Formats: sequence, C-alpha cells, structure tokens
Amino acid sequence: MLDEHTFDKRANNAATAPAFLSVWNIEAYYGESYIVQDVSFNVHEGEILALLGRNGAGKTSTLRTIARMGNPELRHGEIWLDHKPLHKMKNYEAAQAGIALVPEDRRIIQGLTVEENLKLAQIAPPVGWSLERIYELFPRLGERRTQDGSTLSGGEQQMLAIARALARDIKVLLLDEPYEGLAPVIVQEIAKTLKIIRDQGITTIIVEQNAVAALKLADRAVILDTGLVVYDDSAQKVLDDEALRAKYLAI
Ligand SMILES: Nc1ncnc2c1ncn2[C@@H]1O[C@H](COP(=O)(O)OP(=O)(O)OP(=O)(O)O)[C@@H](O)[C@H]1O
Repeated sequence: MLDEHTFDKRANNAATAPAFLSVWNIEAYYGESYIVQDVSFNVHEGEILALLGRNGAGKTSTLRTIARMGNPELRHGEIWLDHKPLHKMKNYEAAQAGIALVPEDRRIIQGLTVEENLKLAQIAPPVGWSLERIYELFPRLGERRTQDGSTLSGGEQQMLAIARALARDIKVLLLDEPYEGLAPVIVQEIAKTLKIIRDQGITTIIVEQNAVAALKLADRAVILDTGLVVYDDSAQKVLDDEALRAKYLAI
C-alpha cells in the first residue's frame, strides 16, 4: 500500500494523477469468496458515474467496499477521496470524509417523522444541507414533514434516503438501486433531482438495474462483469452501442 508521501509523488505524474475519487486495484472478499477482483476506476468531481453490470457482477459489493462497510473485506488496493486514503479508514471515518451510501433498502427509521429522520442525520457534525434547502429540493418531503417516514410511498422514501445523506456534509453519494420498484414518472422526478444535486457539486455513483435510466442520467459508465471492469467510458456511447449493451448488460 502507498503512504501519503508516495501518493503525492504519484499525484505529480500526470499519467497516474488521482481523480477526485480513485479506486485502484481493489480486491474484496466475503469470507474466502473473492468477489471484487482487481477493480479500478476514477470518478471526477461533480460527475455522475453509472456502475453497471449483470446480476451478481459485484456492483453492490464495490459500493460497500468504497463506503468501507467491512463486509466485503478489502484485502488489496487503494481508494482515495480528495487525497484522503479511504482504504485505511473504517466506515465512520469514510462517512466523516464525505462518503454517503444510500442502500437498496433505504433504511428509513420507522416511528420517526420525515423531519426527525433528517434531524437524526444532523445529530453529529459535519452537518450538510439545512432542512429548508432540503425541502426546497424535495417539496414532497416538506409537505410530509410530520408523517412517519416508513409510511411514505416508495419514491418518497427514496427521496428521504437521499435527503438524509445530504443532511450530512457529503462529497460523494453512493446510490444502490435507487429506482427499484418505482414508476417511470417517479424515476424521472428523482433523476431530475439527482442532476440538480450534481450541479451543486456533489459527485455520485449510481448502481442500477434499470441501466437505460442510469445511462441517461450519468456522464460516464463503468461496467463490471464477474467482479472485473470491462468498460469505462461515456454513458452515451453505451446507449448508442447496441452490441455493447447486449454483451455486458443484456439489454
Ligand atoms: N454477504 C455476502 N456473503 C457472501 N457472498 C455475497 C454476499 N453478498 C453478495 N455476495 C456475492 O457476491 C457476488 C456479487 O454480489 P453483488 O451484490 O455485489 O452484485 P451486484 O452486481 O450488486 O448484483 P445485483 O445486481 O444482483 O444486486 C454475488 O455472487 C453474491 O452472491
């Protein structure tokens, strides 16, 4: 592994200069199962990256590794966020460094209102967006601020899960299947919001079964196949290339 000193030397080399978020040769395991197999990609500040691939390709595992969840266990490689070594951090340290993972099941806390869910996210510094700013972006949440969060519709729960991430001071939003189970009109509404969030400087990685929707949203795409990167280029190119879509995404 490189220390910060070695990293600085690398940073001076244009060919290997780290991006805002750099994932370098990461290998991660569930027990002895080798799942994330030498994955590398860069994410530029303020872009939306779609991380795609068939079922079981290792997308969720890659997000969990970046968020330093501990399971899967990172055994090799490096992850750098804005010159900070995420690979040396525990989950809470990665969160403090600005990583927010919104998991597939959204984890809305039952028995707490929308506003309480948001306030709970702000309990420990560094605090991010104010409630006013959040409600401006998600008017539906403002209207339902006193409603139990677990009684929201699927789309509203997804909005609350994203809003809760923004309530903390984050740099990178990791979204795992944000569109799952949502009607196309709600998908469009969330996509519009994610573009506004990008335009406010937040970097996003989206993992999504609805590859077409993710590609339409994203600036760039990385495609995984059995734990390996098989494509890393513009999202539009994938939309335009039928053979590529059929080969790696089966769409
Ligand atoms: N907790 C776990 N323990 C052991 N193996 C796991 C665990 N979670 C996932 N795996 C395995 O790791 C591989 C990659 O799973 P992962 O969920 O990362 O893929 P994915 O690309 O996100 O898939 P999907 O699109 O189906 O959600 C799969 O073979 C899966 O069975």
